[in-house]
Amino acid sequence: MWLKNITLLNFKNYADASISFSKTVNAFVGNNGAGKTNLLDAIHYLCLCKGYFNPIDSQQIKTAEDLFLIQGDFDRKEKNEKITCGVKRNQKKQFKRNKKEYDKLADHIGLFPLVMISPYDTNIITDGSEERRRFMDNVISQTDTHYLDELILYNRHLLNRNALFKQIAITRSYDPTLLEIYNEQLVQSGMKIFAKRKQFMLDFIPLFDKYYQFLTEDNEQVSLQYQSQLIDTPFEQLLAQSIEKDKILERTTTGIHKDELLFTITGMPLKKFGSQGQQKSFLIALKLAQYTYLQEHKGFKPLLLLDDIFDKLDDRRMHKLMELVSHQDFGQIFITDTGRERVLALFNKINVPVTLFEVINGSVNHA
Ligand SMILES: Nc1ncnc2c1ncn2[C@@H]1O[C@H](COP(=O)(O)OP(=O)(O)OP(=O)(O)O)[C@@H](O)[C@H]1O
Repeated sequence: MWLKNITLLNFKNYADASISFSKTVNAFVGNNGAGKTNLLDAIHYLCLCKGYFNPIDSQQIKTAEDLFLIQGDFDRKEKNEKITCGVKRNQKKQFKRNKKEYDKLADHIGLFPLVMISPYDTNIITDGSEERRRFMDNVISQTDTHYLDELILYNRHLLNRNALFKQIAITRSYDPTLLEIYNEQLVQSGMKIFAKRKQFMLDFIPLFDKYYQFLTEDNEQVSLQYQSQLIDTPFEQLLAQSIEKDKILERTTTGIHKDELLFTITGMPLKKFGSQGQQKSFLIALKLAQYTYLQEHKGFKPLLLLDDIFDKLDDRRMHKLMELVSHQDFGQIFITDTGRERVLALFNKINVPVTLFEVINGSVNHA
């Protein structure tokens, strides 16, 4: 799959822009704040119905304007697909595929798979477990249309069960049948999510290992591990065991909402013991594994967006990465960088043609 062109109207710092892309490597170069990342974000929006960096739609509209429009033509399985997205302040966003509006946005997710690698991804390592679950959930949702629905259902059951514990704290009594129903609902959907996450991690971890070893030439021992309370104990049993604790804390303290991805380097937590470059390499390996996982499940190549990728990677890793994504199984690529000469020199060295776009204060020129 590849994106042939994009048109923006009042999107972030772009008043009006139309760009035609190359099927292989596209690089946006320009000064800080020029609007390079905004272009990647517009592509992300078209593919996944939201910005990568900021979930609030109205903040993507150009200051002092009332609406933004993004339109793009994709080549997907050798068919042209026109995707249009419009957001007006205080109104529901509109998303159309070949002029037909979607009934629900979730139907669009996964049709145009995409992987973004950005400096902001460090929160996957540094923030709480929620970020790591979000990463895992995002990948699975792009390949499994029922997964997102199941997650929504689980969270609804969790809210109900938590509300019951808050009620118990006030009234000091409860209806055991109601708790039994809530437990059953939670177990049913929790087990489905657990099975999908477990299978996903089985497929995903070898891909991750392969990319990390490639990038670092086997020099560093890292590991990625899926942790869930459900691995050792059936969910019903966990709920029964934690009932007194749940009553005291007035919420459900066990379940798949406590799942974690454990990142280590030479047996120690990556967050505390990994250098910035090692953390970045870890994140890149995670994202490249995501790319391959999506490709294997979709049967075609996702888009790969690399935002400010060269920062913090040493020359050797940078060359290895660019050689990998340009020569092997990766399709259309979008890169941002402040250094025009650096991009040209790098791709020249690995003998890969690159289509360069110069970005200056919200306007783009084919360089
Ligand atoms: N809703 C908006 N309306 C107008 N301008 C916006 C809006 N949102 C962001 N911007 C502007 O977009 C610019 C940032 O663009 P972007 O993040 O794409 O820069 P960049 O070229 O990637 O820079 P860097 O090299 O620093 O990463 C800022 O000047 C910011 O003020």
